[in-house]
Parts: sequence; structure tokens; C-alpha cells
Amino acid sequence: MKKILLLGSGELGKEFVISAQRKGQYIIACDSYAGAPAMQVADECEVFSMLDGDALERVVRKHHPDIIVPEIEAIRTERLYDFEKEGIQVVPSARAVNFTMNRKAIRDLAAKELGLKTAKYFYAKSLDELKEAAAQIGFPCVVKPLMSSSGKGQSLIKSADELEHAWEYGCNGSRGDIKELIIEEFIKFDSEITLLTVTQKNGPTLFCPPIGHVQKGGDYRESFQPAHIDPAHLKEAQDMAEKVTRALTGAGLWGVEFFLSHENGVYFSELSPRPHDTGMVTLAGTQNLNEFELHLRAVLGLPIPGIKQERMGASAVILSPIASQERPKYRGMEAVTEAEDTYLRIFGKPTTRVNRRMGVVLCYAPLGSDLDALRDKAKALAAKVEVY
Ligand SMILES: Nc1ncnc2c1ncn2[C@@H]1O[C@H](COP(=O)(O)OP(=O)(O)OP(=O)(O)O)[C@@H](O)[C@H]1O
Ligand SMILES: NCC(=O)N[C@@H]1O[C@H](COP(=O)([O-])[O-])[C@@H](O)[C@H]1O
Ligand SMILES: [Mg+2]
Repeated sequence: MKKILLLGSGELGKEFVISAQRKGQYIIACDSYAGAPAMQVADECEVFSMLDGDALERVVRKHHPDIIVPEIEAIRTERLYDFEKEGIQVVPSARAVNFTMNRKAIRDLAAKELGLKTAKYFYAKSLDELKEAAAQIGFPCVVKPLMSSSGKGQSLIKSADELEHAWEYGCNGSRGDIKELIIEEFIKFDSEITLLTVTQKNGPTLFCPPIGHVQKGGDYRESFQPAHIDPAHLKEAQDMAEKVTRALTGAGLWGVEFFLSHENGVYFSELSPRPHDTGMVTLAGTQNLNEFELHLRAVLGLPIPGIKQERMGASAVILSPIASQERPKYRGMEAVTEAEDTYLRIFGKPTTRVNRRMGVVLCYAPLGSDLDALRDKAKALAAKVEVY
């Protein structure tokens, strides 16, 4: 049995804990608030700010974990190098977690060192620098904080007079106190995918069938698998995923994000060194092993006999329309549970914010079915669940 310290306890962590406990592991779930989804199913929990390096160190000294599994980006990742040196396994590696928490580190590695195709980009430390960069990139362009996730602080800029607002919005949406943004060329992609990639301690890199997804305001709304993409594009994406995960080192499951354009090919966007929100579609049984089980096996060094697509699936999110410190209630669940070949997962978050993801609807159908109809079904059912 291994002792696993899970840093971040949201919906993705909850499914990981369930997979880990099914293999007899012991989990301490951490997050900045009590009652987080993964804490509800873990052996123990700790509530503290994981951005506080000393607090993080205290928790590590208290529990002596064998393995540290980061589940969010907001962690004092520099400290992970020390824990790794002491012999604690950091998943997938301290380097991977440290590089991906800051868009600058991962983008420079991908574009400059590895030569992967990305959107044109600049960094800006002031509104003046942002204006200068926008003039070079042109409009529309995308502005994001260097440190953020799920679209926080992200804006799509159509003209120069929107830059001032984008600067403020980006700085306010930034995690920590870093006042620096990335400004990117807007890619007119035809579709975007997540390529779940598994790197193993003993064994080759494995790829899941591509997951298509749709984002709004930088946050995921629906995903589906398998996404139909040009085989040459898939090969290109797999090669890029292999390159970037090898450069970051370590074992685990990664969500590697790409933009696909018929005209301009495949662009690397970013990656998560952990299960991906769009990969929740694998909970619909689309694969022989879902993304959480794959992550766990890679982390423990357990064999993975292969990844097989079993059926097609679609996921659609349930968002909160309200902000409240009260425990949320749900209406309309019957409409989902009476539907065939459908699962409802309410994450059990103790409070709401506007647009906070509270649950997901998962629908499946045999391979070869009408994927668009399946996506519509998942979205229509998710819309019937009301958070209040
Ligand atoms: N340069 C771009 N051109 C076109 N669309 C973009 C660009 N950058 C981001 N987007 C859109 O915004 C979405 C979110 O961007 P990104 O993945 O960089 O943000 P994030 O905050 O890290 O999100 P998450 O943590 O949920 O993955 C993308 O999936 C894409 O739909
Ligand atoms: N795109 C990253 C992502 O989906 N992360 C997932 O959302 C949780 C935070 O949710 P919250 O903001 O509602 O607490 C994280 O803990 C993780 O499970
Ligand atoms: Mg993303």
C-alpha cells in the first residue's frame, strides 16, 4: 500500500481517489476549503493553502507520503523539487508540475526548445507592453494571465480599445501576485482536441482516442470521444505529445491540448500533467480504462495491457447560475436518470459561484452511432438540471 498526498480535491481528484482506493491505496486529500469533492471519499484530509510553501512542507512532514499527486495548478511547485530529491515520487515529476503551472515556462519549452507549432505569442508586464504586442499580433487576439486555469482572466480582444479592460481583467484573474500576461494570436481552428497521453515507468507512451471539446469563455462545456480527425493530424498531435511529455519527464496521464485547422494543420496549445476535465467523458465507459484508472496505473507502475475504445461518449457540464455559501440543491435530476445510457455525476461541491462546474452528464452509445445526436442529448439533459 502507498500513501498518496493529493494536492487539490475537486471532481477530478474525487474520481482519482475512487480508482486509488479500489487498488487498496491510502489517500490524504488536500485543498484550500473543507468538504471538497475528493475529501468526501479520501482516508484523511488537510485544509490549507497549497500556494504556501511552508504549510505544504508541514503537511508533507506530518504524513510522510510515498507519492504526491498534484490535482490543480495552484501549488507552490518549486518545493516539489525538494520533496522529489528526498525520494518522494512527484506525479508525473516535479519538473512537469512546475513547468505547466506557468504558461511562460511550458510555452517557451514547447515553441522555442522543442519547435512545436503554437499560436504566435508575446508576454506583457504592463498595459503599454500589451498594446505593443497586440499591434504586432493583430486582432482578434487572446489575452490570458500567466498563471490561471479554466479560462480565469482570459479575454478575446477584437480591437485596441478593449486592451485596457483585458489588462485589468487578466491581472485580477491571475493566481498569485504576478502581473504578467500572455497575448496570443487567435487561431481560427475548425476543432480542438485533448489527446490523453500516458507515460509509463516501464513501457511505451500510450495514447487514448482523441477527445473533441467545446469551450466557452475559456472553460469546457462539452466533450466527446472519439473525435473524428484527419489521421495525419492525429499522428502529428501524437508526435508532439510524445515530445513534450518526454521533455517534461515522469509517469502519469497527461491531457495534451491541440487546435486543428484544415488549412493550417495542428497547433500545440497547452497541457495538464494530470487527468483533464474534458477527459471526464471516459467515465461514460468510452474506453476499457478511464483516465483516472490510467493515471493511477501509470503512477503505481502497474501494467496497462492497452487502451481500447469500447463505445462513443459525450459529456456536458452542469454549471451553477448562482453564487452562494449555502450547500447547493439540485432540481431536475429525474429527467437525466430516466434517460437511457446516461450517467449523472454531481460532484458535491459545498458552495457555488456563478458558472462553477457542479456536475456532469455522461451519455454513451455503440461505436458508429450518430455522434452529433449523442452530443445534443448530453447537452439537453445537462440543461435540465438546475442548481439553486
Ligand atoms: N490562441 C487561441 N486561439 C483560439 N482560441 C484559443 C486560444 N487560446 C485559448 N483559446 C480557447 O480558450 C480555451 C482555453 O484556453 P487555455 O486552455 O489556454 O486556458 P486554461 O485557462 O488553461 O484552461 P484549462 O485550464 O481549462 O485547460 C481553449 O481551449 C480555446 O478554446
Ligand atoms: N480545468 C481544470 C479543472 O477542471 N480542474 C478541476 O476543477 C477543480 C476546481 O474546481 P472549482 O474551481 O469549482 O473549485 C479542480 O480541483 C479539478 O478537479
Ligand atoms: Mg486548456
